[in-house]
Amino acid sequence: MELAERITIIGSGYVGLTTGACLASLGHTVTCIDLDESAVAALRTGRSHLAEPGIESLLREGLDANRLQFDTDADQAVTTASLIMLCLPTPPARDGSVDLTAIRDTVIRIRDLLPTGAVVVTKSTTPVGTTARIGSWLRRNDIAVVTNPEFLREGHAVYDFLHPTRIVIGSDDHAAAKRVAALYDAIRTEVIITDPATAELVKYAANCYLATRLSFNNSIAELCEAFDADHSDLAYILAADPRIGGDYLKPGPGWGGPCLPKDVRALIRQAHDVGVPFPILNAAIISNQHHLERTIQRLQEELGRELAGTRVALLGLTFKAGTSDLRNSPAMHVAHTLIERGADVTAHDPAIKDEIPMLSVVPTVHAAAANADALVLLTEWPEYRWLNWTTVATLMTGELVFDTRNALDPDVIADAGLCYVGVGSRRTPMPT
Ligand SMILES: NC(=O)C1=CN([C@@H]2O[C@H](COP(=O)(O)OP(=O)(O)OC[C@H]3O[C@@H](n4cnc5c(N)ncnc54)[C@H](O)[C@@H]3O)[C@@H](O)[C@H]2O)C=CC1
Ligand SMILES: O=C(O)[C@H]1O[C@H](OP(=O)(O)OP(=O)(O)OC[C@H]2O[C@@H](n3ccc(=O)[nH]c3=O)[C@H](O)[C@@H]2O)[C@H](O)[C@@H](O)[C@@H]1O
Repeated sequence: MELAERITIIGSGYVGLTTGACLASLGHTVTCIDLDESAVAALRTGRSHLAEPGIESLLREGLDANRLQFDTDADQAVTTASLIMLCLPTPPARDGSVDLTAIRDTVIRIRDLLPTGAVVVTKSTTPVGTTARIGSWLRRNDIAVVTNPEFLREGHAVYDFLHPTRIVIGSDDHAAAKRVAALYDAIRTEVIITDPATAELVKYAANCYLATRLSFNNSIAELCEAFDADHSDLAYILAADPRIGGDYLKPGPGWGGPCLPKDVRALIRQAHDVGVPFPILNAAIISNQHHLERTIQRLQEELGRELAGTRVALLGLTFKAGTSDLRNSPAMHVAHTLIERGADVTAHDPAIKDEIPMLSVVPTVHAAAANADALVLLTEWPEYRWLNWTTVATLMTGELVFDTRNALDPDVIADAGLCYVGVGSRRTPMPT
C-alpha cells in the first residue's frame, strides 16, 4: 500500500539514512538527500557507507520497491515533498553554542520551493528554541515546523528505530504533529506529542543523564579498586534495585562518541544562557577527563616503567563496539596520548580498514601484538574475547593485558601465561 506522505530526508548519515530506510520499510515513499556524492552513488546501488546492521537489506528492499531514492540535490526533491525531515549535523560552535548553520542554510535554500501544507520536521538534536527559529527562517505561514528527536544508538540504529521505547513529537501545530505521528503508525510504542521546548529539551536530558550516570559509574569502579571491592558484583547488586536498573553500568576508559560529549556541552551552554546552574554536568565532563587520563596512568603503573619507548598494542579504536565511528572515541584519545608520551603504538580494530594519520593500524591482532610490552583492550569487540590468547602470548614481549572494558575472560588470559588487569576488580581472591 502506498502511503500518503511524500518524504524528503536531508542529511543521510546515521540518523537520516536509518530514518529513510526504515520509513520506506514501513511503506512510505522516501527520497534521501546527501552532499556526499560517493555515499549517494553507493546508496543508489544498495550499498551503505555506514556499517549499521540490517541497513543494506532495507536499502535493497526500498530500492526494489521504488519506495526509496537517493540524490545529492535537495531542490528538486522538496518541490513535491509533503514532509521534509532535517537530519543534518549540529556540531558544537567555537563559542560553545550549537552550530545550526547546516539547518539554517538548508531551510533558507528550500523555503520558496516547498509546496503549501508541507511540514518541516527536525530529527537532528537541536537546542531549545530551534523549532521557532526554523519557523522564522522559513517565513512561510503555510508550512508547519515539528521537532521529532531521535534516540537511536549507533550499531543498533535500525533496531532502535523500528523498536523505539518512545516516540517524541513537539509542535505548536497539533495537526502537523499528528501527521508526523502517523508516520509511525506501524510501530508499536507510545507516541508522546508535546510542546517544542519539552521535545527539544528531553533529547538533551536523556543524553546528559546517560553521560552523568557513566561518569558516576566509572568513579564507583575506581573506588572498587581503591577498596579492593568488585565492580561486577556491585553493578549486579545495584541493578537489582528497579529504581536504578542495570543499563549503562559497564565501566570503561571514559565515555565518548559523536553525541554524548557534544550534547552535554550544549546543555551546559543552554542552562548558562538562561541563568540555571547545572554543575553536575560540568562534573560529568571533568570526571570523564579524569577517567581517560587514569586509563593512561594505570597502564603506566601496571607496566612499572615510563611509557616512552614502550611498545603498546591497542585493541579497538571505535568509540564502542558495533560501529566504525571514531568521532570522540576514548580509544583514539588514549592512542594519541600514548603516542604524545613517546610510546610505540600499534592498533587493531575490526571495523577500521583505512589508514589513520599518525597511527599505525594493522589488519590483524597478531600483527598488533607482535613484540608488544603491553596489550590494552579499549573497545569491547566480542571477537577479542575469543582470540587464541596462547598464540597472542607467544607473540608478545611483555605479559600485561589491560582490559579497560572488562570484556575478556581473566582466567583464559592467565592460563595463557599473561597478566590480566581489569577495571574495578578485586586484587585479592574471594574468601572461600
Ligand atoms: N549518530 C547518532 O547516533 C545520533 C545522532 N543524532 C543527531 O542527529 C543529527 C545528525 O547526526 P548523524 O546522523 O550522526 O550525522 P552524520 O554526520 O552521520 O550525518 C550527517 C549527514 O548530513 C550530510 N550533510 C551535511 N550537510 C548537508 C547539507 N547541507 N545537505 C545535505 N546533506 C548534508 C553529511 O554529508 C552527512 O552524511 C545530529 O544533530 C546528531 O546529534 C541523534 C540521535 C542519534
Ligand atoms: O544522540 C545520540 O547520538 C545517541 O547517543 C547515544 O548513543 P551512542 O552515541 O550510539 O552511544 P552509546 O551506546 O550510548 O554509548 C556512549 C558511550 O558510553 C559508553 N558506555 C556505554 C554503556 C556502558 O555501560 N558503559 C559505557 O562506557 C560507550 O562505550 C560509549 O563511549 C545514546 O545512547 C542514544 O540514545 C542517542 O540517540
